Amino acid sequence: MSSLGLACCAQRTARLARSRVGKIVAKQEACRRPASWTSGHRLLSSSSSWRQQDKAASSSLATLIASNPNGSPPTAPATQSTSSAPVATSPSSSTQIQTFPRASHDEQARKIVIEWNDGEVSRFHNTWLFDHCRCDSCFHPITKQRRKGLLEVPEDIQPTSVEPSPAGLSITWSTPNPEPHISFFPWSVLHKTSYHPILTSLEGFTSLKRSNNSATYDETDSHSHAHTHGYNHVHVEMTGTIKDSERILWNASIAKSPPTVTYASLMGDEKSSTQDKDKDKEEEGRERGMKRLLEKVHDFGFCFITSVPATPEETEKVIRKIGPIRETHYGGFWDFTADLKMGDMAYTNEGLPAHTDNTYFTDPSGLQIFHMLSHPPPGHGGASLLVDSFYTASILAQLHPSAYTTLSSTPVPTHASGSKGHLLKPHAVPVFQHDKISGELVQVRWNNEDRGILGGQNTGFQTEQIEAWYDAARKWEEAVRSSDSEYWVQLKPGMMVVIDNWRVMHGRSGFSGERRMCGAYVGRDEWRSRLEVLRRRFESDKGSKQGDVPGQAEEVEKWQDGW
Ligand SMILES: C[N+](C)(C)CCCC[C@H](N)C(=O)O
Ligand SMILES: O=C(O)CCC(=O)C(=O)O
Repeated sequence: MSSLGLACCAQRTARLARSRVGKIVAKQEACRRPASWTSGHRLLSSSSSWRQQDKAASSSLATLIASNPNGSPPTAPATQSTSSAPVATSPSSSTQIQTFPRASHDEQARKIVIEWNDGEVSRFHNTWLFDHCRCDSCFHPITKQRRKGLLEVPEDIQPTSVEPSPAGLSITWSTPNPEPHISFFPWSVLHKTSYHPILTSLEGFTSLKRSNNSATYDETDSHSHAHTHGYNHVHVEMTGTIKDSERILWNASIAKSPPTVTYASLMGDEKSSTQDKDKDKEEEGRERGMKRLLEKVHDFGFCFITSVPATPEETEKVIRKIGPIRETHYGGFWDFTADLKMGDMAYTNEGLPAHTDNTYFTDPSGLQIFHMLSHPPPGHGGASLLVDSFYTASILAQLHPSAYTTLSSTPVPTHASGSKGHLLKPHAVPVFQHDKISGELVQVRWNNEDRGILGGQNTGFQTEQIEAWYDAARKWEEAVRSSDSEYWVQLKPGMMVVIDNWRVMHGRSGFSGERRMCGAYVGRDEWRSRLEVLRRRFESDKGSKQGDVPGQAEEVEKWQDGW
């Protein structure tokens, strides 16, 4: 990631705190239409079944148009092949109205060409389409895994027919096998995956696409245009916030009304109902409660759970409802106090500055979950600290963009060497991690206690790099330790806290006396999967699914996963 390109990350992250609505409109040079493109023609349909399809088609297309920023009323005439070799297309007659995109095969270019309702033209390589086929022999219907290797995608693969229909495009391939090999692509999938040009507006905040081409950031005009040179020729006009749904950045004022759910909303009273139908209703209620918890963790980076029975057993039950517990050298479910049972300062009564856990793992845990079980008088102290590192990073990016860039590009060695039998030392990576495609900030890895040695053979940094890093890190620490960023809260027995360890830093003040904490880690991918499944379960209740065309909903369903 070039440093200049990273400067854009800084600028974009800076706007993270200011931006309102996210919409990225990526435009590429208009695609050349195939020279032999024949003018389409409208077909009228009289058959009743076609009318039904037509209605369904227009509803699925309505979705497509809605997702197409320039959506205009469907004008798609029937397909016409542009190749010299006759390629069968949908039966055209002068009595049919076609209300879906037209498609044809450009044999010379070995591409399938699609004209959308707004006149945009997409060009897909035959090989890309064949590689992405989701017929049962190419894509396992249960495991949702690709079943053919790349060498089974002939570079000269050609279609024998290109058949648009209301819900999508069927392509029959010319293969040596006797039985036909047919691929089906819903229009919504082709629209979303179109790469020549990119069509679907990329909702939300993003930086420039990262490549080794430098990206110049043009601050001159108010639209914060940024131009990449080379990679993808993408002209990105950023007006927005993080796509990853509506993240809510916060500072110390979150203390007024921190995100909170109740234990009962997650666990209900499993013994209450006796009738099966009531049991189902209860289960659904608990799952809706779990969705609320994880939506808050997603949006705020943490959430309290109140009225939890103050036992390790109940705490563990709640955690296992969220997802599988991550086993580490600290164990799985931990119940700890200041006894140095493990070689880490968490097992002392010292104060711990704001940090994220597991910076000594290549893949830091996704959730850090705590429940204070007891801290009886005369013991005191041990208050908990939370800091929204995405908020703090957005401030740093605004005030000190070069510091943001340094922390986004300088790899920092980390380690965990205090526990007998464990010497953890991952490949060094920078403090700020960005999504490799959207450029958005997705992870902060900050733990000053577990930082390794900068310099010499360990990193090969020269003086300038060392000085730049310390200067940037100091600015970061000042921002983190500001009264604006720090949210101090005294946990009590019965009050769990679920923390997104990729975003929210935690710490504590020093303490005296017997202080007992329990909790566990859950993996990043596991908790986000749990949330996505809940979203799909409870949001798919609304309205019909995309592509509800008689007999093709199953085909469209195949494309729901595996992105
Ligand atoms: C397991 N338990 C949470 C009790 C302690 C883990 C120690 C965390 C370590 N200091 C880090 O920053 O990753
Ligand atoms: O004891 C606490 O409140 C927090 C300990 C901690 O920071 C950790 O275990 O990572």
